[in-house]
Amino acid sequence: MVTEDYINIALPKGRMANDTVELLVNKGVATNCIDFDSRKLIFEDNINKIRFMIVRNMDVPTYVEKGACHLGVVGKDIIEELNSDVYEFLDLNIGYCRLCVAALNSWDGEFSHNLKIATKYPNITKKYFFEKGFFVEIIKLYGSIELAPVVGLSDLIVDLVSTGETLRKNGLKEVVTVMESTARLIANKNLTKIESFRIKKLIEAING
Ligand SMILES: Nc1ncnc2c1ncn2[C@@H]1O[C@H](COP(=O)(O)OP(=O)(O)OP(=O)(O)O)[C@@H](O)[C@H]1O
Ligand SMILES: O=P(O)(O)OC[C@H]1O[C@H](OP(=O)(O)OP(=O)(O)O)[C@H](O)[C@@H]1O
Repeated sequence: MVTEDYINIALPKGRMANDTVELLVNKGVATNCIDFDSRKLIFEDNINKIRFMIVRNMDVPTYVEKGACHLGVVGKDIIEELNSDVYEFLDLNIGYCRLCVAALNSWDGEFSHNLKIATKYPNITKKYFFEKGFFVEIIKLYGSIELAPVVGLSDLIVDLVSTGETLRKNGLKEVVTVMESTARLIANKNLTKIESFRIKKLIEAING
């Protein structure tokens, strides 16, 4: 699907998609050719010769790294977790959130060995605790992470916090911030060489 005249951009389904499209339209990079309510997964902007691929958030780096897409938009949290071999060109300054260690409000412990930690981010979590010298047990979950300490599945969680509402509503508190995240523009390394002129122009337009 990589054709000579089109630049393929992987966009994440979900909360960041609308903001990304709005940004690209405002910067004059693309026309609004995307209907998120339709079941279509590919949208073509025939004026700017851009093809948008709508993919799962966690899958954006894979589409880019493997060369199915020239570019992609994805949170720094995902880039760190997957450690993909892609270029990271721009901070788009949207999709701000923090990856935090959180615990039940009643938790007054300290970090120690053998703590059970539930998370969607096993690699970041392991690295964070291992670098502090703690051998923790990671419990990989795919969503509703805040439930884990409430039902005794874990001692702590590592999850994204934006407004803090989900923590509050479930009787949890933030313990410490592991990292902050915003959306980044990533690029395939080989395709960047081949399409360097158009990609440079696109970056300039987004920066301008
Ligand atoms: N409150 C938030 N919670 C989660 N992610 C947020 C939040 N605010 C911004 N983000 C950013 O948006 C990205 C996508 O979040 P979203 O919750 O839409 O995807 P997801 O649930 O991980 O995706 P999927 O449904 O594909 O698993 C995150 O990786 C993060 O970078
Ligand atoms: O601080 P807040 O503004 O409340 O946002 C944080 C919540 O948002 C995300 O969940 P999401 O809605 O993506 O659902 P998930 O449980 O499927 O990850 C994240 O995992 C937190 O649960």
